[in-house]
Amino acid sequence: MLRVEGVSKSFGGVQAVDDVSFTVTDTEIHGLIGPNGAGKTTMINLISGFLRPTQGRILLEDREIQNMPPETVARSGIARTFQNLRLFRNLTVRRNIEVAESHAADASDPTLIDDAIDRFGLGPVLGLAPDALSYGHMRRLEIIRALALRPRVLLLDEPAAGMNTEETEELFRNLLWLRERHPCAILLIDHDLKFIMSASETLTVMNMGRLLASGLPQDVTKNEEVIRAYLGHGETV
Ligand SMILES: Nc1ncnc2c1ncn2[C@@H]1O[C@H](COP(=O)(O)OP(=O)(O)OP(=O)(O)O)[C@@H](O)[C@H]1O
Repeated sequence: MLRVEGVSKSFGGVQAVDDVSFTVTDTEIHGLIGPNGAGKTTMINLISGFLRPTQGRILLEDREIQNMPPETVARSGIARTFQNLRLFRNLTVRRNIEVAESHAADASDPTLIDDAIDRFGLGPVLGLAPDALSYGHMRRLEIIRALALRPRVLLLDEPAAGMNTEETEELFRNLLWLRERHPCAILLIDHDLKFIMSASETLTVMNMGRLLASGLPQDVTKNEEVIRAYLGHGETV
């Protein structure tokens, strides 16, 4: 579905992403982890067209997308959320979703978003402004907005940030529901190793811009470089 091939990105002297390759297959939940500054958000920005790689190619079903602007990438079927939420603050929750839906390339499945609103518990807050929502609700709204585009690949940048354990577990169940209801690949960034290990079918680990490992979670977490990168940051895998 999505292939990242030898992708690099530098900002002046900073090599944020250094020759990274990995593949996201149809309808898998693919975790992307790494310590702070590893290059995870830069990778999402590269895939979604917000940044252009210095080198390498990004392919969506064999079509090169690395030079497309973000709107074209979104229309091609890649939707994303942002680590620091980007909601329309002067519009209601309902309008935020409707605006996204008006940009959907594929208008099939008209009940998808109503079903997602119910499932994610946003029904009671549809008439409110995003600023009136709890942080957890804002994060769920971002996911539904991205889903409204009917993506083939959904990029989620720390969707569980700021959530407690219970909310994180509910989010995980909701992502499984979402993937069942609207089959798509999900690329998920998170710092919560327990969450990402239980949520991901494939795991990619980055450190200081480089790919350390990509594969089945149980294999990746045995990788010595991965263990060193995480133990170095006081965490265990
Ligand atoms: N626009 C930018 N200009 C200059 N440097 C940048 C820019 N964006 C990212 N960087 C640098 O690139 C490196 C990777 O950053 P990035 O945000 O992708 O890491 P990350 O893995 O997402 O980290 P975090 O988990 O803290 O969000 C960092 O050294 C960061 O300072």
